[in-house]
Amino acid sequence: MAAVNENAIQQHLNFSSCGEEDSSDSSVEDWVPVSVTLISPSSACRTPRVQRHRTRSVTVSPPAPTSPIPYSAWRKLRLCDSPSTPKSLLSKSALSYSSSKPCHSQRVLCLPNAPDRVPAVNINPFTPDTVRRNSRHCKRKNLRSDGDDDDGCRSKETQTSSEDESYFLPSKRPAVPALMLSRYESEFLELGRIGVGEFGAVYRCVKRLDGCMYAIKRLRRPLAGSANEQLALKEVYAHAVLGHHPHVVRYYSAWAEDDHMIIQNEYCDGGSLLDVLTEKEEQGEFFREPELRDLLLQVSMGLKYIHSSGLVHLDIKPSNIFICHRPSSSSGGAGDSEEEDDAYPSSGVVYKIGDLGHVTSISSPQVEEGDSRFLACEILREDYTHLPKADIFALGLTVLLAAGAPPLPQNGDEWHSLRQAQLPSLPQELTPPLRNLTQMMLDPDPAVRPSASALCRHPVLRRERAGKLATQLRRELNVEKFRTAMLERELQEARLAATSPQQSPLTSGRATSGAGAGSDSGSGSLSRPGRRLVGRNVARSMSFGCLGH
Ligand SMILES: Nc1ncnc2c1ncn2[C@@H]1O[C@H](COP(=O)(O)OP(=O)(O)OP(=O)(O)O)[C@@H](O)[C@H]1O
Ligand SMILES: [Mg+2]
Repeated sequence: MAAVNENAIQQHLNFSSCGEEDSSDSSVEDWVPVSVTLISPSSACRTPRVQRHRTRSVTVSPPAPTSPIPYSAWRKLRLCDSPSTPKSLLSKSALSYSSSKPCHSQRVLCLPNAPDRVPAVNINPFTPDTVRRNSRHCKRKNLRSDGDDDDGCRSKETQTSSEDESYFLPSKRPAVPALMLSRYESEFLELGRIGVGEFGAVYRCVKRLDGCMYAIKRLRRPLAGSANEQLALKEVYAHAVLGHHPHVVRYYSAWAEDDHMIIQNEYCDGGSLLDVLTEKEEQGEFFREPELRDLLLQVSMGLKYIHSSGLVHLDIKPSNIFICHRPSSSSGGAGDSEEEDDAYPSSGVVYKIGDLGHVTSISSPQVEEGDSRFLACEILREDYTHLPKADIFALGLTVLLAAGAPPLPQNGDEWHSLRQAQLPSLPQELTPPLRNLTQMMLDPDPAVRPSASALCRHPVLRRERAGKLATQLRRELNVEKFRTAMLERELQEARLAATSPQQSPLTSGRATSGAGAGSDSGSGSLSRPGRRLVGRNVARSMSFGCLGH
């Protein structure tokens, strides 16, 4: 509830700020707007929906040179329409509509026509995709003209290529400028729906400002008075408290719009674990042991973090575990620290816990039961003394599903027998250590189940990580061996060059003076003409004289 009130306050604050928004452009301010009463800020700001309607009706007729709408009124309207958008950003976006910004009045005139020339979203030059595209572009340029210097290439990189634009832009851009739309519409470009759940729908969007992809979850029903209100708020509260962890879907922002909660989260390009399992099942496949161990270890890491924050998830299941594919050549950022490197497996698949709608506190729980198929027996009995172990139970069942277990029962005898330590039959034989570990995770007594922290340290799971570490080390060792071999070859070449009898004494003298005492061939050493053995990157003329002495 607090979040909604806060939002309402925020809207109110922003609306009231409309009146104080000024324009430095006195020439435009001096206009006497004919229809200014229609969009009077003081009345329009109180009811954003009505106001949005009104502004739309105004924009239908594009502001011609004789437009009655002054620049200041446009800016005020935009602030009202997008309650939580910082004014500075909006005014920046207004500037972007003017390609050459000759004067403020022309800015108004350009608004409806200019969008054909500006991209609907910014292109973030740091995303792996853009870096890849730019380097491809750069290589192509280099191939085409060998003579091009670096600067030429670099200046091209900063330009928005048509390839980049077509990647992000819809084929036909809407005529209504973004500034007339809601925060969702003005800040994000929707690329498609990626999921529908009980809660609402999730959309893949690009944020216009930073050019990055996000998953935006929109509550299906209006927030006020709906049973989903608590779930929506729980999700936002939990995300805000949890902060960042590589195995928890990252949260960026949340706001209410038209009484619907909207949550902006990290976009996981691999979809959910359920999507992957469904696809595998269709092909008659399932996760093999190394993949099972990897899944179990990564989700345990996320759970360890959640539990150590004093919270429990209570809805762990394949549809709430998301997958990110780590780019093969990371251009920095996440995963660079030692700790994060440990979190990112060499397999390139990162599992993240998402959908925090059922999260509750361990110390003062308000339990909203999750999916009954994954529910631990003690939760049904309202015994909340070992809440984190309910997540472990659900994770155990998730692993069994990934191993190819048949669909889980929602209730009935089968449901009970699963909770009496009777594991379902699997299409593959698990090794005894993993089988025992899974069995322990599903123990009817929550105290017997391992904690998330114990799972993270468990040798059965760490073995996998240790194996991967060994592979990684072997790869690094090979690289080092190759480097050493190259250096040895260079050294060999240098020795040969130094002892070559074809060199004239004159050249030899020059080489020796350039190399100084660096040559190991003794007196009378020779060198290839034009090639210095030592100090190749240092300018030849060097003075060691002391300044002023
Ligand atoms: N961050 C994300 N990245 C990629 N896809 C996502 C993301 N969040 C949600 N989805 C997609 O949307 C679907 C529904 O999302 P979510 O689980 O958050 O909502 P829900 O209404 O609680 O669904 P359910 O009842 O199935 O748990 C997911 O199964 C997934 O396919
Ligand atoms: Mg979900």
